[in-house]
Formats: sequence, C-alpha cells, structure tokens
Amino acid sequence: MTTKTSRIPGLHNLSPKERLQKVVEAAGLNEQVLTHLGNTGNLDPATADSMIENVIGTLNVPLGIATNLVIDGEEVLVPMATEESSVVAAVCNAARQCRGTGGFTTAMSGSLMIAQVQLVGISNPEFARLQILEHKSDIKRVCDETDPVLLKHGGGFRDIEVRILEGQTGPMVVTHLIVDTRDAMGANAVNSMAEAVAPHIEEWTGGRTYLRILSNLADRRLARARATWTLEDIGGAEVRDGILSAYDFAHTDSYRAATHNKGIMNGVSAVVLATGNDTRAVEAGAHAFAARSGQYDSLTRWEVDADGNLSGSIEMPLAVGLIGGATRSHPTARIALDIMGIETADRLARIIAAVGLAQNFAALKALATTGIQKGHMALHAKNIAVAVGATGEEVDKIAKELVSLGKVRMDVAEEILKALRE
Ligand SMILES: CC(C)(COP(=O)([O-])OP(=O)([O-])OC[C@H]1O[C@@H](n2cnc3c(N)ncnc32)[C@H](O)[C@@H]1OP(=O)([O-])[O-])[C@@H](O)C(=O)NCCC(=O)NCCSC(=O)C[C@@](C)(O)CC(=O)[O-]
Ligand SMILES: NC(=O)C1=CN([C@@H]2O[C@H](COP(=O)(O)OP(=O)(O)OC[C@H]3O[C@@H](n4cnc5c(N)ncnc54)[C@H](OP(=O)(O)O)[C@@H]3O)[C@@H](O)[C@H]2O)C=CC1
Repeated sequence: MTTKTSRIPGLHNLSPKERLQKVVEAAGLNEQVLTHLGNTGNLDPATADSMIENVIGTLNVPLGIATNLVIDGEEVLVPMATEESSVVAAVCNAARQCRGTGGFTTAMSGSLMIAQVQLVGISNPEFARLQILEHKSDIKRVCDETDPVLLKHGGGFRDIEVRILEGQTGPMVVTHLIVDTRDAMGANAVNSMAEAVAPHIEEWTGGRTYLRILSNLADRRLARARATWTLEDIGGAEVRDGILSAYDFAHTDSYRAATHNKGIMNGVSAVVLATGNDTRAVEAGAHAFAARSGQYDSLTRWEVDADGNLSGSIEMPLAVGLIGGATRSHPTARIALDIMGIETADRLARIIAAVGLAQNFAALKALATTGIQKGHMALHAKNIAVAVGATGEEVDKIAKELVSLGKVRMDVAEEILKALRE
C-alpha cells in the first residue's frame, strides 16, 4: 500500500512515539511495526530525538571487533559498525599476517581544516586577492575570537590562502581559512569562522560573498599508515605478485580503482560510524583526494621491499573527532573510543588509516588467489538464511549447507528451509 499523503503538518512537534503512530497509520502498516520500532535498543528515544529530526525509531547496525591489530607498537581492538559480512573478518585476517613485522606504523600530517569563503562581483580579482592577504592578522583575530574554547585547546587560525577561479559566472576569489581544529572534526568550528570573516572580506574588497563553508577535501589532515607482509606470512611470491598486479590494475583504471577504494572504505567507514563520526565527510574527502591528479586512483600503494616482501601504504584525508557531532552524544560511540583507549582525534584517524590498509590487503589477497566469493559468501551465508526466514538453529544449518553446496543463493536457502520444516 502506498502512503496516502506525505504532508503531515507538525509531525516534528510530536514525540517519537506519537510520530511513529502517525507514520504507521499514513503508510498503512500493521501494529507490529509499533512494537518493532518502539524498541530502540541501546540508543534511548530521547537521545535519538535530540540527534536528528522527525525521529520514529533507530536502525541497529552490528558492531564487530577487529582483532590482531598492532598499531605503532600498541595492541588495539577496533570496533567496526557495518552491515556487510566478511569486512571485520578481513581486517582480522590481514592484521594477523603482519604481526610478525610489527604491524602498522602510522602518522598524521596535522589537524588542519579548510573553510572556503567565495567572493564574487569583482572585476579586479588579482587586486582583491592581495587586499585579502594583507589582512591576515585581522582574519586571525576574527577567527580566534569566534572560538575561544578551540584556542584554549591549542587550536585556532593558522593561515590563509587566496585562490582565483574562473567560473562560468565570472571570476571568483576564494579565501581558504586554515584552522587547527584539534580533537574536533571541525565543520561547525570553521563554518562559524568563515561566516564571521565574510563581511570583512566584502568591506575590504567591495565584492559580495556567497558560500562560507568548510571543504571536505581535508588535504591538510592526511592520515598515513604502512605495513610489511613477508612472503612467508602471505603464502609466497605468487600471492605477492597477484596483489601487486591487482594494485597496478586499480592504479591504471578508474573502474577498478572505484571498487578497490570501496574495499578500503569498508573498513574506514565502519570505524568512522562506530565512533559517531561523519561517514559522508570522510567518504567525500577520500574520493576527492583519490581523484586529485585528474584520474581517480587507488588510496593505497603496494610495492616490493629490498628483501622481496610486500610493502603496503595508505594516505588519505581523515577528518574525525572526539568532540562534536554524535561522538559525544551517542553512548555506543563513546564506548567504541574507550575500547580503543583513544584520547586524541589524531590517534583515531591513524587507527582508521591502518584499518583501511588492512582491509585492502585482505580483499586484494582474496581477489588475487581464491577469489572474493569463497571467504565472503561463506560468511554471508547466515545473512541469506535469515533473509529467507530462518530462525534459531535453522540459520547455522542452512548456512553450512549453502557453503558445502557452493551455492550461497536465496532460492537454494529457501529449498533447504522448506526441507528442514517438513
Ligand atoms: C573471509 C576471510 C577472512 C577468510 O579467510 P580464511 O583464510 O579462509 O580464514 P581462516 O579461517 O583461515 O582464518 C584466518 C584469520 O582470518 C580471521 N577470520 C576468519 N574468519 C573469521 C570470522 N568469521 N570472524 C572473525 N575473524 C575471522 C581470523 O583472524 C583468522 O585467524 P584466527 O583468529 O582464527 O587465528 C578471507 O577470505 C578474507 O580476508 N577475504 C576478504 C573479504 C573482504 O574483503 N570482504 C569485504 C567485502 S567484499 C567487498 O566489498 C570489497 C571488494 C572485494 O570488492 C574490494 C575490492 O574489490 O578490492
Ligand atoms: N560538510 C561537512 O562535512 C559538514 C559537517 N557538519 C557536521 O559538523 C559536525 C562536526 O563539527 P565540529 O566543529 O567538530 O563540532 P562541534 O562544533 O560540536 O565541536 C567543536 C567545538 O568543540 C569545542 N572543543 C572542546 N574541546 C575541544 C578540543 N579538545 N578540540 C577541539 N575543539 C574542542 C570547541 O569550541 P566550542 O565549545 O566553543 O564550540 C570547538 O569549536 C559533525 O556533526 C558534522 O556532521 C556540519 C556542516 C557541514
């Protein structure tokens, strides 16, 4: 049944429970939905209602733990929130195979974010550019006055750059405010600064400012991770060469690079989500960075070291925080940080980069050897069993049967379930 009308005036003024009732009625759903969505798991309705708008319930995603990771000499258990099977297992698998060489070494370029102020209606953009640059100390003062708390935590304005862009509507003079946002992802912090600085830029140049917003291409907040996998640990030179060939494919072809990077983001987004950070911000930054040369490229690099072992590295923007957004308000996100023993946003970003690299190693190794389906579908089999209506012990029985038949398919699962229930 389709919804009678999507116009529900004042829905936002109701409580989550009242809204749910209205939506169930409007969508013509049965009363069971009330019970199902009424159970909000470990996010209470009041907290959920304060996070987004028009809340009627919550969507629980499994939270798994990646084991085996050694990052900068420290053992770390990493929580990952994802709906996709084999993603967590893949990280455990990759991390286990590089423990012998010390695991992952990571670094961060800094915690600098960029806010952009777009200025238009300028006939002499080169002149305006210099006018803005001359006011660097005024801009610093305005930015820092906007966020004294950030200043207290060692952050604040660092620099400006001014670019001239030729748009279809005429020249644009774009000011980048470069701000150290420390343990915050920083979107709200730098957006406030951009809005505070904009009227001054208009006054100095006589132009008109439009957009005042951060850039998600956080290329001054790059997380880096590297690791070495020995031939012995990965199963020999043929496996190494298969991984190198897989990387070469991604480096050469954007169609392949998109899938290659999707695999990396399987790990990255799962940790970003588990910690209540903004998955879209990180994803937009990653893909823009991957395309920075003009050709969409791999976020990882794979090489052979002097001893013939496999060296993997990753470098990508990772604007994540421990403050702001849902990182503080979502109780599970706070626990996720505690599991990792995280005290700085810098450490969180570095762990996420290591997870991205591990994820890529596992996927490339599987692709270059047995193929992805063997491991992935074996773990996906339980999902298929649940999707066809299996419950309790039926789930494991069906999953095992699907794997042993080598046919992890819905139609086969349905047949097995039918036979089990006869
Ligand atoms: C699936 C495996 C791990 C099997 O790998 P395997 O070698 O058959 O597993 P194993 O039973 O020998 O176990 C090896 C280790 O893997 C881990 N492991 C093994 N099973 C589990 C489990 N159930 N739960 C947690 N951890 C598990 C665990 O660490 C274990 O060591 P242990 O702890 O036993 O000493 C392997 O085939 C693999 O890594 N595959 C890659 C899977 C993958 O990348 N999945 C992502 C989804 S596919 C996709 O979206 C991305 C893609 C592929 O398109 C990207 C691209 O194209 O580049
Ligand atoms: N394009 C995008 O990506 C956009 C994203 N967003 C959203 O913005 C949110 C993130 O913004 P963000 O600015 O991080 O969040 P907040 O504004 O909530 O938090 C940052 C603020 O926390 C205070 N603070 C306290 N301690 C620290 C510390 N140690 N380090 C840094 N700051 C500290 C600072 O000052 P004070 O207390 O004075 O605020 C700082 O400005 C996310 O929810 C994201 O989804 C919003 C718009 C656009």
